[in-house]
Amino acid sequence: MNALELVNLTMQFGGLMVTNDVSLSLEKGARHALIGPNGAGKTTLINLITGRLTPRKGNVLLEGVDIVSFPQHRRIRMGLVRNFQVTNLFSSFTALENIALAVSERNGSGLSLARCYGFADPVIAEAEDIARRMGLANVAPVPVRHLAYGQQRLVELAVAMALRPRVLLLDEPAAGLPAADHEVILGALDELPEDVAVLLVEHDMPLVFRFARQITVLAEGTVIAQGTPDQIRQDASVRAAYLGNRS
Ligand SMILES: Nc1ncnc2c1ncn2[C@@H]1O[C@H](COP(=O)(O)OP(=O)(O)OP(=O)(O)O)[C@@H](O)[C@H]1O
Repeated sequence: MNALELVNLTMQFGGLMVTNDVSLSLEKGARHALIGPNGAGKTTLINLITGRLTPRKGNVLLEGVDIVSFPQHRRIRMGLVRNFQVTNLFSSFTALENIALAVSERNGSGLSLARCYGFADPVIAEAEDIARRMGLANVAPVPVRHLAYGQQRLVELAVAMALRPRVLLLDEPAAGLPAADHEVILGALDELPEDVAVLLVEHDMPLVFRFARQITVLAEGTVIAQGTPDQIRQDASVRAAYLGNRS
């Protein structure tokens, strides 16, 4: 059974077809990248998977269960996790507290208990471990709003890790980060349990080609190619539509 399967997803904004009959499968443990030019519909596809948008047609199967009608929070509880955006972090909380909140949310103890009574020791220990693995140990006690943008982006990823995803969706996790931090991202992904599937949307081609075992290329809402990194590099239509001046 696939970790994630998209079946004939279709989405329009007004008259603009942004997701055109897209089908895509991620096996358990997949390292799959979704690439394509600006406006190709990559973020829209992520939003259809998370439930932020509802497709006009098609299905989203998570480990065999059709979740297309499920609300976002239910999908997260089932292990479908997207990297948080900086704007979703609690900016007056420290990096460690943001991670600890995600750990306690996952445990079912949630925000209100944590705020009233502080975090339990095992929650803090786990959050510290995640912060260390993400290279955030030094800034763990710093409120997120005082962190550099790049560090805030790494906290986003740490929060997603803390939710223990079964399928992790990463929308441009490296945008705005120096290349040195790509190592931190790749290192953190390496530490995920082997069967966790990852779908990465990214414009940074060196990062994509280091990360991915499978690549899907989207252009104008349509899948134009799918294959291994070598197959994609050599695909003439992909070079014409996108990679020509990038790889
Ligand atoms: N809420 C919306 N309403 C109307 N049009 C939208 C909306 N969101 C996205 N679009 C349009 O849908 C198309 C696909 O956008 P999307 O953001 O999914 O592309 P993308 O591949 O993620 O682009 P980028 O690489 O630049 O982030 C674009 O033409 C965009 O302008």
